[in-house]
Amino acid sequence: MALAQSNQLGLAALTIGIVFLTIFWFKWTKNISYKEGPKLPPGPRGLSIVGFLPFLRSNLHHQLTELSQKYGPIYKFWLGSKLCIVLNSPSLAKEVVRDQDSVFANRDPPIAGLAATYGGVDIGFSPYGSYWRDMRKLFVSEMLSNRNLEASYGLRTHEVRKTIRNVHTKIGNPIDIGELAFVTQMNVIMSMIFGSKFVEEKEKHGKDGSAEFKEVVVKVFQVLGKPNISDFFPMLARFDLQGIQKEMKALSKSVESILDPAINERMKMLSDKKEGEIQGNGKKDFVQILIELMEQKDIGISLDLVKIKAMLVDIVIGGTDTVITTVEWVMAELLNNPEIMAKVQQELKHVVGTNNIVEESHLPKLHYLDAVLKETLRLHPALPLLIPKRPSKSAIVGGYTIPEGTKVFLNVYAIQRDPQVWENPLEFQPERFLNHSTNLNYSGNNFKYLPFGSGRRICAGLPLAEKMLMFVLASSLHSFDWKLPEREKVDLSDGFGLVIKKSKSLFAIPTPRLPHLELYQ
Ligand code: HEM
Repeated sequence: MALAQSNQLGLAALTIGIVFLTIFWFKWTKNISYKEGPKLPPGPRGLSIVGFLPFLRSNLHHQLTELSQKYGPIYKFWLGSKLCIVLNSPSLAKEVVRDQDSVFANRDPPIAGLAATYGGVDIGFSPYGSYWRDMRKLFVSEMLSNRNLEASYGLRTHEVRKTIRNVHTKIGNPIDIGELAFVTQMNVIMSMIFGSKFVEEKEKHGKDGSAEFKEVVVKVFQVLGKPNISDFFPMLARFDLQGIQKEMKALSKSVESILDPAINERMKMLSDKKEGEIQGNGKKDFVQILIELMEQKDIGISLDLVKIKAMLVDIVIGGTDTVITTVEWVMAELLNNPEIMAKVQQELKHVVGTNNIVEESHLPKLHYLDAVLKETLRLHPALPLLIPKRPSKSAIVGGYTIPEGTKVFLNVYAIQRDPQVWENPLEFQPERFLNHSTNLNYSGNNFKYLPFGSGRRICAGLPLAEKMLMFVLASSLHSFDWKLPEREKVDLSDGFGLVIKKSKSLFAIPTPRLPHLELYQ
């Protein structure tokens, strides 16, 4: 009897608690931060306490695009105590990345992102301010300077040629295109970071470890794309209920197990003054540049090993999955549109010639291939919601208030497929990028086309990404004809994660196009 009574009391207290919390939540979410300014945008209400969380689907970019059709170009939803606002039109994009960029250049790093980057001391997740500015400047003007990019031309050529040789040994057999692009891109990145000897030594000892590392990189982006209760209910963060933080820490350890020995070895070589062939002729690797800068006192930033490692994580993780995913999408679209692939190959024949192999100097002349790449990044932007932003103060966008601390998604996927912005948006038509009177390029100045973002936080690796994508694609399409395995069809559906990959790996069969064997050596 006493037990039943106490159970009833407990139930009553719980009901009152829930009612109280619900009323509090409704009042709080209704009144937050727009007491004096315009109201919050419209949007789906969701449930009390948890908001829209139970309705989130894994393919967030599709869902957010569907919601824009119902709620318009700017809408909001709540994930627990976190207010999220989604922007879906070029004019709203302009408001945040041009007119109010200094407010929206701030990031909203998820807990998993902080776990991957030593607490967000990298470039991608660090808050907008002097630290981010100095780190980005180091990367863009020291490591990716024109001089360094030119000096590393030999490394890129070496890796791309190796890939072509490798494909030639597999003529007539299905090749995993993502795997092919991964090995090339990873080796280029690793040799730019640690020097060409690093990659050569690994290969000599038969441990390039790329398959294993690819899995880690892909997983990092998947985990970054998972909704994490800890991000939406900070009170619960320390319990890590879904184990996402733990999972990311384990992945981070795997990345460290590759980076740490290489950094230590490089530091030892430098202190022993045995830099070998890479010093003295302007070809310094990234770690060498960073270690030298760490020892200088007057560069405006106090670099230490943790910050160096965080920057390397951005480069290794951010610079590989984006590129390989894009190569895969380009090849999938070309296999799906054989007449467009034929046009690309005709251009290569004309610019490069069939008695020749592709050099980086050919790339600026490949206008049609460039248009194919741009059209692919329109339909399949690697980061369809960019990296979410968090305004550093309350702002008004599209006539609505965006309170400080909101998670802001710029839905590039929706903008780049919007029928009000693009003619026949779902058709693959590279020709739309051949009209040079429009500024439809990667600079982020045309707000209907933003695959690399825009404004202060535009992709920091853009010059390298563009070079690598064009070089790998031009070489593969010049050296080989490609077809799908028997009875296969191109599957253009996409998966989930921060980087949007094809849901099914793409396999294609190469046959040689060039007349002489030595062009494959
Ligand atoms: C297809 C290739 C790539 C695509 C589509 C891409 C796209 C992007 C996008 C959309 C952003 C966020 C921009 C924003 O929020 O406005 C970004 C940021 C960034 N990307 Fe890339 N990226 C690519 C390749 C690379 C490469 C190769 C590197 C490095 C070697 C790199 C390094 C970075 C870094 C460091 C940031 C953070 C910039 C900051 O917060 O200031 N990316 N990228």
